[in-house]
Amino acid sequence: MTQYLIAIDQGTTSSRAILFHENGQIECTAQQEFEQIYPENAWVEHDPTAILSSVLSVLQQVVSYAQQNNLSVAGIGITNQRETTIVWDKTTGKPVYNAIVWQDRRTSDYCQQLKKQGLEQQVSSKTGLLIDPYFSATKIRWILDNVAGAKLRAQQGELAFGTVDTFLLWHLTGGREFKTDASNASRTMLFNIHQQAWDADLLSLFDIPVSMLPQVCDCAAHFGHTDRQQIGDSIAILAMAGDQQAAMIGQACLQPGAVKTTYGTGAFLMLNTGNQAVQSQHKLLTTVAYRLNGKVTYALEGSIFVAGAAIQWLRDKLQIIDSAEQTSQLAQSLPLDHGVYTVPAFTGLGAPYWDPDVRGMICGLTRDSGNAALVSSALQSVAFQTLDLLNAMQADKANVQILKVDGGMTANTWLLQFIADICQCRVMRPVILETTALGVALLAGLQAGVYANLEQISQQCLMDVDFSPAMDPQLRASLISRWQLAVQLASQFK
Ligand SMILES: Nc1ncnc2c1ncn2[C@@H]1O[C@H](COP(=O)(O)OP(=O)(O)O)[C@@H](O)[C@H]1O
Ligand SMILES: O=P(O)(O)OC[C@H](O)CO
Repeated sequence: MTQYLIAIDQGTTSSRAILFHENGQIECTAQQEFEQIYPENAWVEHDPTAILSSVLSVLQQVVSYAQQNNLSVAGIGITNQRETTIVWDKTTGKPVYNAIVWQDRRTSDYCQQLKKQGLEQQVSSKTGLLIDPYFSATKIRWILDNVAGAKLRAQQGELAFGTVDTFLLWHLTGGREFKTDASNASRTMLFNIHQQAWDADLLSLFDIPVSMLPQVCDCAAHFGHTDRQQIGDSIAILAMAGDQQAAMIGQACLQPGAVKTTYGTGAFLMLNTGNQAVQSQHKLLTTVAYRLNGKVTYALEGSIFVAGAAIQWLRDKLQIIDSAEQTSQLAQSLPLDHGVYTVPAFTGLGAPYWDPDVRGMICGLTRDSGNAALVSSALQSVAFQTLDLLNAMQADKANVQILKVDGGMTANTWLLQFIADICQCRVMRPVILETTALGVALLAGLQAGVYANLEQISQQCLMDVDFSPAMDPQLRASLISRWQLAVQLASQFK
């Protein structure tokens, strides 16, 4: 009998549930956006109950589709925006504060202090991460210090911490399961990626009681069953993975050397480094790609904080476009060297700069510059930032020839050609653009026995279009040098 798999993809801007046929094709999709909350400059929050209700709503839709069509669902996989931090009451399940989103920079001063105390080396050697507000640890600390009574309740074992995967699992299983997976744990800055355990020194440094932390499992494991009353069926939850790691699986980046970049709200480039936790000398992160049967595969990651978010800003804040789909046509209306550069450091700059205090900048404006130049320069910034990451990878001796891409922005073929031109590498886009969801569905299928091994998984991941570099080298060099100048200027303006 044909088996089907459900992926819950809880992203930064929307929640999706997708029902996949075991051959990797999409059978049914439901999606719901939710509110982004910006309480102060550089703060970004989500209401955890809004996240949960959006997930319940999309999940109910695909479960009911499966039921109406008599489809047999072998299991559910959960993938999620990573690092985003939720603390809740273990008895009531109620969050004590909004989710502090990965983009939030409120702990920037605290991170600065930690760096001044010379702790970066210790933190980095244990976690593979750099000290930055991006990761969960300082966000948890902030909640414990700033929510009335939270510190004491945490010490008394009453509070739970989770990234979004754990919060969802808790609620989908009616409060029965308190678990995460190794890929999500590796983004908290509390998890020792070599020992695969919460790190006692780091818990003590951040003063976080171990009772707050979930059990860390493999990415494919038996995580529990959905509560029938909530979604209309009791289905096994068989996989969890951070969204970028799930995309690696969905892109079949399963061999050392394989690379993918996911272009969503941010953009995240990951290189599979096999069983080696390679330490970057150029400010890339070492992270868990996936853990299966206790065996860890590591990745080097470059994280760009603003990619599609720049397009959302043009749409929602400046209101110069109605939809992201328009950007391709507007960009095409101008020559590539229009001279306008956007450094979209709205929430500081991630890899390879790691400067939480840089602010965004648009430069090179003339009397002629209009909407098209703003749109084109925002798109171009995504390619330039990708090049910055590839240069850092190359300096770490990883030579990237082929870039597999996915995520919402990759609908834009103008952008993909520009990335190929600027990065001087082949850019390949798969048939299924929802690779994050596909990846975690495949992991659930692995656990359910639908697939025997990773090789069978990779047969479900097929490539579609291919973009090759074709830009005049002089033009390329001049565009890149102007971008580098723009970043330098932005870095001075804090
Ligand atoms: N055709 C397009 N051109 C450029 N950007 C796009 C296009 N379509 C969607 N986007 C951008 O992609 C992002 C959505 O991608 P998605 O992968 O759903 O993100 P996330 O998982 O972070 O919520 C949005 O920021 C949107 O502005
Ligand atoms: O929601 P996305 O797709 O932008 O991904 C967010 C990342 O997981 C943050 O690290």
